[in-house]
Amino acid sequence: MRKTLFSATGLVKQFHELRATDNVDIDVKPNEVHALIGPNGAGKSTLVNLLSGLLPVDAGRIVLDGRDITSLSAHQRVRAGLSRCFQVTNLFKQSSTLDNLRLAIQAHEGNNFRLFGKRDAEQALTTQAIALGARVGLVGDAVLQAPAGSLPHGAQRQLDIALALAARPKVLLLDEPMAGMGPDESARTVELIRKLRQDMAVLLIEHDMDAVFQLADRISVLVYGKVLATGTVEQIRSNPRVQEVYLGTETA
Ligand SMILES: Nc1ncnc2c1ncn2[C@@H]1O[C@H](COP(=O)(O)OP(=O)(O)OP(=O)(O)O)[C@@H](O)[C@H]1O
Repeated sequence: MRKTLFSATGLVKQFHELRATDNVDIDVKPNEVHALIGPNGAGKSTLVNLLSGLLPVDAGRIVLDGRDITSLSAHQRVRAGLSRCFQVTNLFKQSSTLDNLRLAIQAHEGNNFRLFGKRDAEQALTTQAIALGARVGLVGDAVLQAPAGSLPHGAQRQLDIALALAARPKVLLLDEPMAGMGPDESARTVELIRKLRQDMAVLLIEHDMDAVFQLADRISVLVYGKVLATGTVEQIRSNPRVQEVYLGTETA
């Protein structure tokens, strides 16, 4: 059994009468893609907000690589190795793709560049930014010099992933990375996530079931704030309760 890299146990979030997260346990192993699926309103976004530190938990514990991060801020969690991509992209839309990449690297590694003279530091930063863009498939002057807001939707999502990678995460939380993408863009994103998982673990929230079935080592199904089942693709596809509440006839 591989050890666990990231885990949440007994997570609870209450919104007045509604228990949006109801005693959730979830874990991610090194280099694993663990997908989280569930119907609209099941509590996926709330859970990701708890994990990434945007919402405080009412109960439960979150551990990253042996360290209890439950009381850390979102920013501190990023520093600890947990990065997140948002459903709505988080870019400086007027700035170029390259400048977005440069800013993200500078935010996480600014200190390293102090060792260089100003000109060398600029050059080193640009070289790293170009490499970071290439890692997610953003290459060429036309793309790198364009304002981020003018890029096609799929490229904006790629850039958003690159910004999360600038923090050198151990675990990457991807919140619906394929949302709004056409088939070609989705296929490219599937390939990108496959590549990323060689270097990190991924918790993937996604409605595109084809992508989930292609990528996931394990799937957890969330319904009414509770984990209904966790298992491999085959276990989840053949689970009668999951079919009843979520997959319907899709897997027949
Ligand atoms: N800040 C809040 N205050 C009160 N209720 C909330 C709040 N945030 C979410 N909820 C409720 O919690 C439940 C879970 O919502 P959540 O957005 O986490 O579900 P979801 O699975 O992400 O849905 P979707 O797939 O539609 O994004 C919903 O009933 C929602 O109305």
